[in-house]
Amino acid sequence: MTTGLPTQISPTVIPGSKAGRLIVLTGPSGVGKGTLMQLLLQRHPQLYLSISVTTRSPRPGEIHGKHYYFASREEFRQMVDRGELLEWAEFAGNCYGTPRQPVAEKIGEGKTAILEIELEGARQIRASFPEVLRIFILPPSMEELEQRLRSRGQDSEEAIARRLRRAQAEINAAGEFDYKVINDNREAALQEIEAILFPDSRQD
Ligand SMILES: Nc1nc2c(ncn2[C@@H]2O[C@H](COP(=O)(O)OP(=O)(O)O)[C@@H](O)[C@H]2O)c(=O)[nH]1
Ligand SMILES: Nc1ncnc2c1ncn2[C@@H]1O[C@H](COP(=O)(O)OP(=O)(O)O)[C@@H](O)[C@H]1O
Repeated sequence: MTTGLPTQISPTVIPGSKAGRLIVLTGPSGVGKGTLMQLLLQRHPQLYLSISVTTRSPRPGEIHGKHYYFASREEFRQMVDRGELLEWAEFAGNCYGTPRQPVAEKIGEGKTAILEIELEGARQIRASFPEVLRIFILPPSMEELEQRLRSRGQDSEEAIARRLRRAQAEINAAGEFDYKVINDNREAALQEIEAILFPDSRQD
């Protein structure tokens, strides 16, 4: 399990229908990706948000199969070996990956699938699925990012420090993305994302 090399998505498109879209949302930990995605899904329940597999321990309130599929390192390695993950990466000492099957299914049904993943995974997806639309969420400032990580109250000091170290490297790569959205005012950021996803009031 030394590489997260991408493999093809190969959606089976239902005859007579058009393939759906794949959207990747990336940004430093604590910038508000999860918050924005939950609000987006409330407003557009037809969107499909991929549920990742992770070796990280559940946070209080996190539910297996809803927020993540929680797996051991060994289980994760087996999924990688069997080619079940569309992409995967290590982040702050844990592995995270996108199960291939549900994403391929939703795209095959003509739906829009969204992956909320970190930078290395976003790069892998770009290599294997060039049509992907990639959005990077930026914080208003590094101070505000740190403040949000702390106020979330979910991570240890060490985990926060690791996330902040990684944050700067991720922000430096924001130029690789198709769109950049600053999450200062939540509602304004959400509206920007909606304008990207539904430019001509397309709702699928
Ligand atoms: N490559 C990849 N990254 C993921 C996946 N799922 C989550 N991530 C990213 O892993 C990082 C850490 O996630 P998490 O531990 O939930 O922390 P949080 O984002 O700070 O709430 C975030 O940048 C997520 O976007 C995945 O399936 N693949
Ligand atoms: N626009 C915003 N303004 C202020 N706080 C925000 C905003 N968006 C999210 N937050 C808060 O920041 C913290 C981190 O958000 P979260 O969605 O968990 O980030 P991520 O999923 O990117 O790690 C949470 O406490 C959330 O309520």
